[in-house]
Amino acid sequence: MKQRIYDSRAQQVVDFAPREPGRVGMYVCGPTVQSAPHIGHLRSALVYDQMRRWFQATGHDVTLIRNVTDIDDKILDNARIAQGEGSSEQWWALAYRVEREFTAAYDALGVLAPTYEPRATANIREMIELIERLIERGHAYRAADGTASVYFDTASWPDYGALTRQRREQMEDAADSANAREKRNPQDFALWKAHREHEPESASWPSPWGRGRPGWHIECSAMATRYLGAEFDIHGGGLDLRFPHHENELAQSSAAGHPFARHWIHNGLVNTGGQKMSKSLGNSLFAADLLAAARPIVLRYFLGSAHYRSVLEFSENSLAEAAAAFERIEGFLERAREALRDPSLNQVQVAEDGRSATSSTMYGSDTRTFGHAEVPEAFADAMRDDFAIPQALAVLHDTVRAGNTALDAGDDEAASARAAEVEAMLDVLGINPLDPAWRSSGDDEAGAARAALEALVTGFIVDRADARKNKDFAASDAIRDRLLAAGIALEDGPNGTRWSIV
Ligand SMILES: Nc1ncnc2c1ncn2[C@@H]1O[C@H](COP(=O)(O)OP(=O)(O)OP(=O)(O)O)[C@@H](O)[C@H]1O
Ligand SMILES: [Zn+2]
Repeated sequence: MKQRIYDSRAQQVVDFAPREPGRVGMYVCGPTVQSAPHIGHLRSALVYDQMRRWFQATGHDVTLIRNVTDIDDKILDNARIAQGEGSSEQWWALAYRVEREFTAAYDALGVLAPTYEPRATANIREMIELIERLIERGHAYRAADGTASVYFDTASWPDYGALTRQRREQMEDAADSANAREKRNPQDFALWKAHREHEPESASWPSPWGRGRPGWHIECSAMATRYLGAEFDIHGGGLDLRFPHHENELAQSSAAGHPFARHWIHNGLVNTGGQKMSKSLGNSLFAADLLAAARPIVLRYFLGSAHYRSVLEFSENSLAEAAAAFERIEGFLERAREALRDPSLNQVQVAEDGRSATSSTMYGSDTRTFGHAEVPEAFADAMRDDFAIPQALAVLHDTVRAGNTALDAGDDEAASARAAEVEAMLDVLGINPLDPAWRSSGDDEAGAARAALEALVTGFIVDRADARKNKDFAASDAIRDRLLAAGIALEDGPNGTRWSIV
């Protein structure tokens, strides 16, 4: 089966073949860093992380660009409002602080860092060049009143509306103009915004038209082209960005002569109480609060469990259901680990000098716990079918059930094969609880406790070997008894001392 994706522009599921075999170029609209991330923002980043991981798992070299919009009306407004209330924070400090909050939330959720994360303020030259090109080609004009503002001339581009299949005359007016008289048509949108008296100097850049700053839409066109070229495979973002943001990106990039994105994809929104979760609506569940209240890996499972195009309705109930489902998977892995425990594990070898010990444990290794397996074909088919994660998860849960049945029957071979498949699927989805990435995030408390136990027991075994070397058998027996009293048995063998919980 070929990879298929729903192309928002074609409004249907189409075959996906990258421009260059084996390489996928993706641009995803990142956040406007104006205030703390909510879980809608996390879902958006997460669905593209899932796609990226899948493309990588199927042998593609993925370049994922996700921008940071760090100059925008809302950032300037928020800084100004806070300053009015006594804050000394500058707009750029606010943007950077919020950017770090986004990064921390992405990291906590296991969203891999994009290949590159360009900031709008670091790409002003590319934006100016693109605007110059549009003026030269007759698709942009300077504001009628002689300010430095520049607008896209929607009437000059017959394809305006191609992405959302709208006729220009029926479209909403662009919301970004301070002065309607500057524009030829109400749909024309700002490419360059003239510096205004009340705005800080630091929020403006020189341009051929005078000091100012870029409009939001031109930022993404310029950054996508700079890092992915004039034509690339996939452009993504939340469904709320289809119009006007993506419509405008498409118009200005095509009018500049760039083929631009071959496919457009849009993630569904996170709603709460039937409404889009949004900063402006004040109904946001902040990422940091939820990450503190729920296990991050469970939150990732939850936010990534719906089809990426569907609405995800957030409620305490749906999160609790997701937690229960995820714990069934974890429960199986734990059970399998106990049943299929490798006898070479928990073995401590004390070196001749008595000062160093090597212990072979499950921790600190980056190989899979249950060995390598391919994901089941039905799972791969689901992922190839426009990333049908709910179907892929159904295969995962079926495999967990089959694994449990094998364990019940004492069929170690089948149980081990199922466990390896489960782990392979979890790795693709980025939710393998045995992956060291989750342990180091402090998410897996049980894992951290086990690692601590291993360190302590290894220390006792080294001390005991030392005592025996010095023929202090009373001391070595005391150590053994102390461990036994704590429920830990030692067994000496040719490869060292093996310990187990009795
Ligand atoms: N509720 C949501 N559910 C899913 N994705 C969302 C949601 N809100 C924003 N996004 C997506 O997150 C990414 C970054 O969003 P951006 O900072 O532009 O948010 P925004 O739409 O301004 O947010 P808000 O509406 O909260 O002000 C975009 O791709 C956007 O579509
Ligand atoms: Zn964008």
